[in-house]
Amino acid sequence: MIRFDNVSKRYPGGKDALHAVNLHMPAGSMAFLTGHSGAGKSTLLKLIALLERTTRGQLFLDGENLSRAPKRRIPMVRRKIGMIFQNHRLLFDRTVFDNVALPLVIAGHRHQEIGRRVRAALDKVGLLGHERAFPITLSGGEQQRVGIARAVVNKPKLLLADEPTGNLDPDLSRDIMHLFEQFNQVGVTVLIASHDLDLISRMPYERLHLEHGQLLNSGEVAMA
Ligand SMILES: Nc1ncnc2c1ncn2[C@@H]1O[C@H](COP(=O)(O)OP(=O)(O)OP(=O)(O)O)[C@@H](O)[C@H]1O
Repeated sequence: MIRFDNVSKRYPGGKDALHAVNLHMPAGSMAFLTGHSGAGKSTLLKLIALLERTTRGQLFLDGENLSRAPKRRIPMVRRKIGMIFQNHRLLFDRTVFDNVALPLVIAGHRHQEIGRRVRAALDKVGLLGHERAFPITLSGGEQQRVGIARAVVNKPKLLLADEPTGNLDPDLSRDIMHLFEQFNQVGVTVLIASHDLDLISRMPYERLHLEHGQLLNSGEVAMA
């Protein structure tokens, strides 16, 4: 699903944020991405989502060479990916329904289809019945679940999460990780950047560890 061949990323005026990274995640696998602040975790996820472009090396998603992908391919590539952020980036002046529906509206789905898919996504994250609520009225854990529902509403093959439990207490963090496991169990490939070593160490998934832009282990992820 994801392959990095000697990928480096240098931001303008900086040093390499990622240096010669080799990585392979087969379809349906799940892994954690760890490393100190500034190690390059977010950069690695952004390269996959084409939010940033590689400087050197080749990056493949689902067999497609993203390093060569023209700009017009970006929307199609992003449709394969659900992204989840620490601060969930919800629109606070829109209802839960509208937040989750956004990727479907952008993709031009029909009204009825949107309603059906939004309710299915909210059901998966345990928030059915909250469609009309505004995010501000929800707890931090519930807001993160809305972010996850929005990420999965398009049925992506790949979920990328950047510190998804950063603001949550241990119980809620465990629940969120369990949700990711459930998506993985139905075939979605999942890559989660996280600082929460305590939680990660209790889960049976491989850890890809970055230090100063370099991957310290082999980068070959096996199926759990
Ligand atoms: N847009 C940018 N322009 C210039 N430098 C950047 C940019 N984004 C990140 N960097 C630099 O690239 C390096 C890697 O940053 P990145 O955000 O990927 O690390 P991280 O491991 O996700 O850190 P954190 O855990 O703090 O989020 C850092 O040195 C950072 O300062």
